[in-house]
Amino acid sequence: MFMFLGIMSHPHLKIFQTLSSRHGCESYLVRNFAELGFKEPTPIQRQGIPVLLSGRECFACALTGSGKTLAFVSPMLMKLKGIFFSF
Ligand SMILES: Nc1ncnc2c1ncn2[C@@H]1O[C@H](COP(=O)(O)OP(=O)(O)OP(=O)(O)O)[C@@H](O)[C@H]1O
Repeated sequence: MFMFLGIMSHPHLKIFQTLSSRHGCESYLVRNFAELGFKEPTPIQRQGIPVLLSGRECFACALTGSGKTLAFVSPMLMKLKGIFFSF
């Protein structure tokens, strides 16, 4: 069970590969998910990651162990990389 508040105008992330094809994510990051055995995003990741990548804030809650950490850390990693390259 999870709850997601906000404007739901972002297409859900159905597969991790979309991070590369649509959001410019380095392919090694997506490869790492596969190597960890992550076959598809969990519901909180499906909804949360596109919103955070768009730059919007979001408030989401879900059961422990539902994948919230990856939901907020993966957009952070993708954005941090952009910051490092701008120096
Ligand atoms: N898409 C995924 N597919 C399979 N496993 C995943 C996926 N995302 C995360 N996991 C794994 O599921 C487990 C639980 O994830 P995680 O600890 O991030 O959940 P959480 O919602 O942040 O939990 P908590 O509320 O305790 O902080 C971890 O072992 C994590 O590696």
